[in-house]
Amino acid sequence: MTDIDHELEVKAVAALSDGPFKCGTVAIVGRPNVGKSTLLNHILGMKLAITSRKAQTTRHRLLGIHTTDDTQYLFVDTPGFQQKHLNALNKGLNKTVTQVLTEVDVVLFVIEPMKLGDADRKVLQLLSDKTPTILVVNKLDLMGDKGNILPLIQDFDLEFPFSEIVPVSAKKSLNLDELLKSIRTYLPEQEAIYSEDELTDKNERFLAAELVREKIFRLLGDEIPYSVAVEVEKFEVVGKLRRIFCAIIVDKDSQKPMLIGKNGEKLKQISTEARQDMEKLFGGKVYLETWVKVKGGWADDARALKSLGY
Ligand SMILES: Nc1nc2c(ncn2[C@@H]2O[C@H](COP(=O)(O)OP(=O)(O)OP(=O)(O)O)[C@@H](O)[C@H]2O)c(=O)[nH]1
Repeated sequence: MTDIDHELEVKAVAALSDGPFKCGTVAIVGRPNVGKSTLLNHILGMKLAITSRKAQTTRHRLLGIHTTDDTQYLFVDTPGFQQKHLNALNKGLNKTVTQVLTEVDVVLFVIEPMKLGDADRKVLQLLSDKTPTILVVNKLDLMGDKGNILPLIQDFDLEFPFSEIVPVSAKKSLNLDELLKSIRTYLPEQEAIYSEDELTDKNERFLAAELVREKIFRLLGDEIPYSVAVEVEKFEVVGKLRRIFCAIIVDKDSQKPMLIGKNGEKLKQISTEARQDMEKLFGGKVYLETWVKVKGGWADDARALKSLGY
């Protein structure tokens, strides 16, 4: 390639992108069930964060990476802001949220197209006016008359100095490009931190636990106590086979039968579906063993939480 060819090629690439390369962190917050995980999944184009109708399924901080020609977005998915049960676990969660919000470059505050409620307001109180914050009005597809959105936006806009307001539908992938463009405005100019094919910095051990937890929430729905946890006790790689041993931890003996089911059928279903997802995600065979363990009052025991990695 001659110098001229090279120069032309560089110019062509520059013409495709919108200026210098940018890379930075983005936190997604909002009351439970507004669609934070769905938004992340649809931006990443792959199911990594877990979603469920049940509130508070995203307990861990999860980093998703989306790289385009000119931007690398590092998404930090924060846990749902839990208000009902303020035990040690939830106090820890709320601290994480506040901490994350001061550390990131941009915050997405996600709402549903409804009037400002107490639960939204509690999350609003956590926002810092030092971090650029975009008001993301999700579930636009549920709104019949799009004109109704204006009074709602005004309500929210009065309560916090939002940098921008972007209506989207995470589920239908509507207006997500616009949202990414808005986010880019607030990211610092710097090289990409991660290589393009890295989707998450969480290891397979973490993802295995997430998948088991997702199946529990999906298959048991509202029956399941919010304090259920999944701990990977052993993770072995033998040639191409991954051997994973997972304990499902509940608070009380009485919660065990719910998870195990008649003749162990529930637990079997949870394990089978989680194993199938793991095989897809890891791209290889998985042997998965799960069992239910009772850890009395663990949700209230700060030390126990520490040992579980919270
Ligand atoms: N109609 C519609 N439903 C959506 C949209 N986005 C998310 N949902 C649904 O809303 C529900 C909650 O979505 P999640 O992504 O789990 O919500 P979340 O905010 O991450 O919830 P937590 O983890 O509990 O904080 C799910 O049933 C989604 O399918 C959307 O754009 N339109």
